[in-house]
Amino acid sequence: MSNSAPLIVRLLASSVSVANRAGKIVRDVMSKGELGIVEKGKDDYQTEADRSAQKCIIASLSAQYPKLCIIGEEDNPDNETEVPSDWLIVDADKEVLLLNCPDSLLGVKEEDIVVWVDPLDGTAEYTQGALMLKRNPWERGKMYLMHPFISMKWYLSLLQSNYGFLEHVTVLIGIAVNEKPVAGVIHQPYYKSIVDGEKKLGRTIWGLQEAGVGGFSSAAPPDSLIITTTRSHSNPLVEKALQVMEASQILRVGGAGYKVLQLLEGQASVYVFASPGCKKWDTCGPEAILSAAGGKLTDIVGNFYKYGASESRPNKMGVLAAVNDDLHKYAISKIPQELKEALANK
Ligand SMILES: Nc1ncnc2c1ncn2[C@@H]1O[C@H](COP(=O)(O)O)[C@@H](OP(=O)(O)O)[C@H]1O
Ligand SMILES: [Mg+2]
Ligand SMILES: [Mg+2]
Ligand SMILES: [Mg+2]
Repeated sequence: MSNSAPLIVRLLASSVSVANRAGKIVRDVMSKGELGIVEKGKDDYQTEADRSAQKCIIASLSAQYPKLCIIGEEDNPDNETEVPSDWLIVDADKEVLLLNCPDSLLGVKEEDIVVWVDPLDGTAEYTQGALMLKRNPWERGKMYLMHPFISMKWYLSLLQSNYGFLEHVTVLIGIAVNEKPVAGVIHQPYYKSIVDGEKKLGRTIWGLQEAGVGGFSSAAPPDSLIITTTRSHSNPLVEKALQVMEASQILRVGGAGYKVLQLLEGQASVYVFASPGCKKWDTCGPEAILSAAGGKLTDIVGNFYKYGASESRPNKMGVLAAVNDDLHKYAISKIPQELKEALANK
């Protein structure tokens, strides 16, 4: 690795390579078929892929950057830090290493950085994707009956989706300095493409404040107001906030990372989630990339979240993100006072 690049640039380049490896772990767990689902809370699950991908990311980054503060979504009850040697990644993405570091980040030291890790964003979609990978209808039916958290409505929508929910799954790494997300990675393990005539699975999107974004083709926002929101964690407040937006279309997809990807790629213009369910690891990386691309992510009142190590994990006042300032202002102006108060009092 080039050691001459500034710390933030090196850390982002390492995060891109580590996220690629974590994405392979996510696919490998799915291929083996033993998901090891653990229930953390209501509508809140963890799998072997969440646990292993996080171990890979934290072990790789902390070996190279020992003074970093790294906060991951998943608890590690056995405090196990040993990982298989092929999970320890020391590569760094060559394209990212060439980025121009903004002057304001040149003097940043490891101790000044907080890294927020969501090893698998869209766990609900991941586990439901597993259900659909069972090709044999008998096996699928059996798994459906045993599945603890899937309703008939979801099962039918899964059938109609051509098994596509796995595309919603991402690996998220967010890099914050002075409580602000300055760089981030969204890796999409199940993104399908053809490169040099060969089928390829997975892609990695990155962004660095004042330097740019990469790993995807940006597109103009849609002509009409298309909103993206949760498909697995809705509630009456979430629905109320969607109603008042007067959108031409509402897309219900999994994961904070995937919803921000939809904004970046022009499939939606605003992301609205009026609920405290998202956490700092869901939004740090996506917010950094979105703002490097000219967009904005805040709570539903319009305040930025802070990403210092001592901040509370939940994004209590929900999430409101847009591809540009004007659309962000419009969406904030539509949120009624009583909805803001209802969230503040939750
Ligand atoms: N009510 C809730 N309870 C637990 N987690 C929630 C939640 N609402 C949202 N989240 C988390 O926020 C992320 C995006 O949610 P959604 O897909 O519904 O938009 C998911 O991250 P994970 O999949 O990493 O846990 C999800 O678990
Ligand atoms: Mg989770
Ligand atoms: Mg998440
Ligand atoms: Mg997660």
